[in-house]
Amino acid sequence: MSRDMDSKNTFTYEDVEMIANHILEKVKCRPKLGIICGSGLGKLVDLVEDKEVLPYQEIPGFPVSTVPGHEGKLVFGQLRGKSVVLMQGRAHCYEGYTPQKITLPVRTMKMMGITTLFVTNAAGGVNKKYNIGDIMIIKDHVNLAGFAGVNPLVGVNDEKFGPRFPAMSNAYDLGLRQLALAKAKEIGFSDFVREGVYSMMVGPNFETVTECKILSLLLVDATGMSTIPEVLVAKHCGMRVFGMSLITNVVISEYDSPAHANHQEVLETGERRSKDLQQLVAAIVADLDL
Ligand SMILES: O=P(O)(O)O[C@H]1O[C@H](CO)[C@@H](O)[C@H]1O
Ligand SMILES: Nc1nc2[nH]cnc2c(=O)[nH]1
Repeated sequence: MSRDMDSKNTFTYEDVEMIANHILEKVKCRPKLGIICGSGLGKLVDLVEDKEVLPYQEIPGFPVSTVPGHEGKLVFGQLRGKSVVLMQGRAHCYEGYTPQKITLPVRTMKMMGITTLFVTNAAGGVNKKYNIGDIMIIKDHVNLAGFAGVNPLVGVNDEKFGPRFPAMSNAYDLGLRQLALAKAKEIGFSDFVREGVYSMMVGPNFETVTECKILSLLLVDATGMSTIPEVLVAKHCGMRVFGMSLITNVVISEYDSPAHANHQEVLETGERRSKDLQQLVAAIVADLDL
């Protein structure tokens, strides 16, 4: 099965079912919560006890990330008394994968019994009030990649996954956002935890100055190259979604500025904020109703 699946770019319900069963045969854990770790945020797995680890290479069809800061492992275990599965690393469209392929893990999680999905990412701060190291709870998104036709829900729709025309007006669960803000306050993080709007372009290049100015006009607070395809697929199949961006850099919005965005800075900010992010995720998960 493995070789057939690995060469596929789109996956039927039966394919996903087969992949989910393959994983469930290899691990004892039966999580209801899934967490996707963004660039440089893979240390979230340090929170997990009784780990069972599956490298993506051993999972039929799973896209393997080629980007530094994305390990490529599925990590099962216990987090604050709850069974969880973390994706330590994600794949992106700019790596050459189809949107359907990068979101295969989300449908696989759904089929494995996951009902709540946390998505995290590294993002550039567009909002002028944001500082490097801020954590932004995502309240909504602007799917700029979707404007260009990059959307994992394009194609034949199998109603067994979800409806042809899913609503996205409440993509990021209000109750989870409120819980996260309350927990941030409780642990003294209010000064650097914000709520805002995320946007995605395919990448891999960072934005031009004019693109950054346009993002600002579009009410975007932070921008990246991931997350939205995963959220679309998760909502399509009825999952509850919570998203967080770590502001790893601020976008360059002045012409002729000598500064420029780079992935090294993204990874360094991830490393620097890793413990705080872990603390916030742990506090939210501790009080989560699953
Ligand atoms: O969105 P994640 O995977 O966190 O990573 C973000 O950081 C990388 C660029 O530095 C890009 O991959 C962008 O999408
Ligand atoms: N597109 C984009 N992705 C990022 N990921 C981390 N920082 C950035 C950024 O400034 N722009």
